[in-house]
Amino acid sequence: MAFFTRPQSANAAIKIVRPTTAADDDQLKGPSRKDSVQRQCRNIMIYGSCKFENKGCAYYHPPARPLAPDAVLSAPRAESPATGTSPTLTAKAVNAPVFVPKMAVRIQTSTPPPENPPSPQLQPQYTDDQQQQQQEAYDEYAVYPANDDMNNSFYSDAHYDPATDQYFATQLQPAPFVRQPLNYHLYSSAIPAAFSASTADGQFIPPSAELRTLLQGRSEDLRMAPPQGLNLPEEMQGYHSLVPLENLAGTGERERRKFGNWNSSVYRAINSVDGGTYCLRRIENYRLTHHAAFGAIETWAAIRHPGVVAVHEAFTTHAFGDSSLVVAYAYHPGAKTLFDAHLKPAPATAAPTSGYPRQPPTTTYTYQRGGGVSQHQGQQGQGEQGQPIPERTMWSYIVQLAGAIKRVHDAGQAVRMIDVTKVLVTSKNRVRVSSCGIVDVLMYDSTHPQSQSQQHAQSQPHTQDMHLLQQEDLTMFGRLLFALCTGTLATSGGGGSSSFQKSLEAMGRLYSPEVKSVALFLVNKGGPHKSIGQLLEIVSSRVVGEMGDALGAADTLENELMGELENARLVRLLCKFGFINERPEFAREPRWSETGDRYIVKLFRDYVFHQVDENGNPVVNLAHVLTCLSKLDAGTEERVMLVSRDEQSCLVVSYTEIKLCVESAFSELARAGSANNGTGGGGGGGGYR
Ligand SMILES: Nc1ncnc2c1ncn2[C@@H]1O[C@H](COP(=O)(O)OP(=O)(O)OP(=O)(O)O)[C@@H](O)[C@H]1O
Repeated sequence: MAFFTRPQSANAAIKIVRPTTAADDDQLKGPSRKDSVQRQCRNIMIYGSCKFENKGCAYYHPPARPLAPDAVLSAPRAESPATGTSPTLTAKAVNAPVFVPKMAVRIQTSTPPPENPPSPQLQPQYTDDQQQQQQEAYDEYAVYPANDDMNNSFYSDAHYDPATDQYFATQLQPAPFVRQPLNYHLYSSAIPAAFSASTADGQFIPPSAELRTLLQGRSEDLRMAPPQGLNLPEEMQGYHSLVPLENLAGTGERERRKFGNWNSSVYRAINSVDGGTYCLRRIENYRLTHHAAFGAIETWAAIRHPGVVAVHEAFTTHAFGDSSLVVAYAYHPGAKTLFDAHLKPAPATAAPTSGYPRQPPTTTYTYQRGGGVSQHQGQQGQGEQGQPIPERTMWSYIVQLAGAIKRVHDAGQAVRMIDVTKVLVTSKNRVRVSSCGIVDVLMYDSTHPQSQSQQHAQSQPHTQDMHLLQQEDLTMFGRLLFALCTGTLATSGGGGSSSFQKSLEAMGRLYSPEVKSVALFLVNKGGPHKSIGQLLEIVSSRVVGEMGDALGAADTLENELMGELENARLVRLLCKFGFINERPEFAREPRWSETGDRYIVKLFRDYVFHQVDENGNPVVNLAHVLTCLSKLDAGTEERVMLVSRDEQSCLVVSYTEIKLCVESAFSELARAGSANNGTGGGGGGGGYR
């Protein structure tokens, strides 16, 4: 079998053809199969002798010839027309693998086992010298006409039954072509389901099927083409394909989105430098008076936290026809504000959208779109408004936002925008503070009197001011909790008023006293020493619980990823097949893809994809394809019978050998590709491995 895997020379095609019709071959060919009395005994062809020769074997037995002791790795070959010698097999050829016909196999127990059962040896990795030696041996073989009978000799312990014109496996050997169905399927489970949480509904990760739907939706969101006629800049500071993320059509000045006192709009855009998708928040009619105002953006750009939407950069632009400030943030496909998720009244009828339909109306992402965990269908904006947020979710929000605020405060900054319209729900029970840094730029002039700016060009407010801003963050956080717990913005923590009492009562009815005390801690004036660290101490037991859930989510995702690993392996293999199979010409050889190692690859491709059933109908069995490709990628020792298209000959090769054939052919192509374009193998070589 070794000769199937060694590098091929141009004339080293593996010939699997019917024998020649030369008169010299008559003795070899013998009569047709039906006339099998004169047919040469296959044991002679395979083993050089037949121990049943004198025990009733009905086949033709030519005079025995000893096997060469130093038999080289070579293919069995037909009698040389030049010498007229009878065909012999080398010692290694005796290792030809067992053939068991796939169809109509009948175990014939009466036939004794062969003396030298095939040993399933793995094809070794050859050194250059070894390859050279084998190439010589192989080229020597190539000058001989291949013989149908010889190729059939690979059916090493199969016997021909003249009555039925079929081959049968011999004796009671364990079936050599044992399929070991791998547990590979489309979405394979890497660990047993009993230990896998992928079917369970985790706090942060939905069940596997829902997760796929969610990710598919995000992918669509990212790739959705911008609609025409939006009258937006085509390109702006390296960003293009702008798409508004909110309904701007028909909105007059009255309805324009506000960011404090500023009109603002939000866009999705592609960055032409890194190809990434970003969220651009534009503040209209902004005039930059001091460049130092952008200093805060630098600080924010260095802050990375899972609870903060990452700040990328800021710039001013006239591309919109005015002087606008634009801050670029990480884009979270399908994100929704806390207000939209939980507080916004559901519209009676589906609101018309302008420009960019964020999601197809029928998409099901309840936990993301509507804030709950149950499934439903609906337009963006519809959700579980009116339904109280589960306490478990509320604690997730509290811990995540507290962690985000802590990170920002530790960096010497204040969030300054903790609001239900600025905190995004980006995934199941996952929240992030968005729009960070923008207030720092907008308020720069008020926190830095002109004289001070000119003298010191400070980008940060005074330390004492920053402390106050951080205290204000806590109060805003408390108000946000009140809003979420009561489901309305009207009573978000106006201490002392009757509405505040009402909201406290409502909170008490729906949530545990612990939630209430956290909200009160945040909105109450707690003196100059109140800090986010104190809050985290108060909720420490909840933090531990959240951490457990987060680690569980990471495990679940790892498990999901394991199931996807094979996809990459198989796609790489299929790409290699695509490069090799049916290639019209390579190395000035028009039949390159049909000869040598490539012929094995071609036959294997047929075996995997082009099988037909007994009625000639295509076998479209994805499991068969995945199993074969996975075994090929792993290079297992299992052997497979490849049949030529005319069904006249077949080869039995192991997956290890086919893998080497694929690798060798692909390396040949990759080498030529990299040599031609001077990339040193990057494009066609290592990059695909
Ligand atoms: N980083 C982001 N990634 C993805 N989507 C975002 C991002 N930031 C904002 N969005 C989306 O853009 C839309 C508009 O955001 P915006 O902050 O203007 O919310 P809003 O509810 O319209 O608030 P306001 O009324 O203050 O303008 C929202 O649907 C929000 O989900």
